[in-house]
Amino acid sequence: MGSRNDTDNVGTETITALWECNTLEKAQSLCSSLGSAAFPLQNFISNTYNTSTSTEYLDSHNPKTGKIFSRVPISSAEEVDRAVQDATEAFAGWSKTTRAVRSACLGKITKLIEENRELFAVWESIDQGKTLERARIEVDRAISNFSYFSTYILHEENTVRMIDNVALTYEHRSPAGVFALISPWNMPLYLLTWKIAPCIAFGCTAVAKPSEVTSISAFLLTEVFRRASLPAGVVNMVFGNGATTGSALVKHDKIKGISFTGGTATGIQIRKDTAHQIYKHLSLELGGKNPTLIFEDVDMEKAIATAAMAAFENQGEICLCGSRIYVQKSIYATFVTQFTAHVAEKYQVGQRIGAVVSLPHYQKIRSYLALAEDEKAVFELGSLPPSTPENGYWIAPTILTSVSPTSRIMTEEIFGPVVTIYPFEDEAEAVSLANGNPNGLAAVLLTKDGARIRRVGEKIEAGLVWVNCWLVRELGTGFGGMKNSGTGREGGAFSREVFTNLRTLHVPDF
Ligand SMILES: NC(=O)C1=CN([C@@H]2O[C@H](COP(=O)(O)OP(=O)(O)OC[C@H]3O[C@@H](n4cnc5c(N)ncnc54)[C@H](O)[C@@H]3O)[C@@H](O)[C@H]2O)C=CC1
Ligand SMILES: O=C(O)/C=C/C=C(\O)C(=O)O
Repeated sequence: MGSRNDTDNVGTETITALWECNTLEKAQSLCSSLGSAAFPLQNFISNTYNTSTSTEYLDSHNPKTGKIFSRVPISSAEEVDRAVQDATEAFAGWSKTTRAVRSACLGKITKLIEENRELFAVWESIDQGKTLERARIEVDRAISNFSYFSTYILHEENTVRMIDNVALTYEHRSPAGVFALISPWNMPLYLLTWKIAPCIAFGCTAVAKPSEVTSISAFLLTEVFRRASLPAGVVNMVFGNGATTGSALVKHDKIKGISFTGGTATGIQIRKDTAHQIYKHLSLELGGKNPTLIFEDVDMEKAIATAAMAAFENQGEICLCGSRIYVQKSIYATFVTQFTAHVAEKYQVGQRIGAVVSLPHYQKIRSYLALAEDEKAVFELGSLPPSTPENGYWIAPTILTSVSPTSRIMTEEIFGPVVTIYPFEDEAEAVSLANGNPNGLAAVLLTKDGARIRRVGEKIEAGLVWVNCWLVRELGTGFGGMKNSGTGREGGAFSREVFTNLRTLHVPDF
């Protein structure tokens, strides 16, 4: 097992090589020159690249070619412990810094990502499979995550009350401690920074673990922290899988809170693993199987564009995607025809549709499409992709009808470019279909009827309801799910709840 002195220059060399490629052409040419070699990543602990020499590595592939792209260390419990210890030491200082100091630090990080926007977008697109255009949108959101919290902390307010002119009560908040920040592979930089930014803004320190499937943008982010002179140990990045690295991290007794985004099964495991550690703050944002409800009064063209975007953006690999479309019977047939034509024209593979993230994920999506064939669903668009993909993990947008509402296709999260369309009679049936799923993350409601917006919108069991739009975000609003889609909310003051401890002081007259 490596010691604290086993730093080598592998991490620095990899960063330098990646950092020089800030255009798609340069990055692709670097990838081609690698042959069967791959970029080795290293943990970033106390601002130093450092991974034990005995560590095993995972191969991570470029989804658009299927070729090996990076080697991701599976950090052991000892490596995780080292990161947590350093984050704990750093917490002593960072938690006492002023808001102005933390705000300035986040400001520097914002600026550095802004200056390297294309670099991040290019590598995110290569690592995750998403289109470059989509990657740029997500880098912009990473920038907003830091800029939003850099100013939020300067303006936050605490409640002060006077009781009968004799006692003053006031809220006093302190940073909660070292956090485990665990993110998934679908929007790697966007979701990891959605956790790191509030964590350090509110005075906590972090041990972050990106998905082992998409670790590159997290690795590049470490260079931003170094260049921004973020004090050592404030953000530590450990790489690895869930079973070894993630599990050791969430169970560590010095971890005071966990912000996790990922699959529901993993969320359940994390709750079990930490059930005895009552002190841990838990924020879990889990899976969705989100409904899009389309009423007969809609402007058809706009409704089609919104429903298509909600279904197929980022290849359907967003937990907020509307993968169950329900359409009022009177317009059902017209909708199916026009929606299919729209998607066929606007969501072409290799243009607006990228590759899905990995071979196992390709096989997962394919298994649902095989089930659709077995169950005699109608493929309005798309077909069963080959069992062994040859040049990358490409799946065309697929629109299914004649699927039973109880089929696994309509009840389980597929997380790919697959959508079902199903008719409903009236509002009551629409609400019942929408709510007939154990998840409750998001929903889209498409109607021009103002009264219906409230009548239906307020009955939908979802943490986020988008009316005549999708994925419109304001970072101060509560973000998270109901039912099996998670625990807690993040965003603005909700993130403050996650990352701080609250004590209420009662001070009588004296
Ligand atoms: N935001 C969302 O709602 C997401 C949902 N998913 C869903 O989950 C399915 C499985 O995808 P996965 O990549 O396997 O997601 P996952 O939930 O296994 O991975 C998410 C993160 O959790 C980590 N992790 C896994 N097991 C852990 C454990 N026991 N303790 C701590 N950390 C752990 C992973 O290394 C990764 O960083 C997908 O097919 C999709 O349906 C996947 C990604 C995001
Ligand atoms: O915060 C957002 O705007 C989007 C979040 C998306 C996810 O959490 C996800 O797809 O996993």
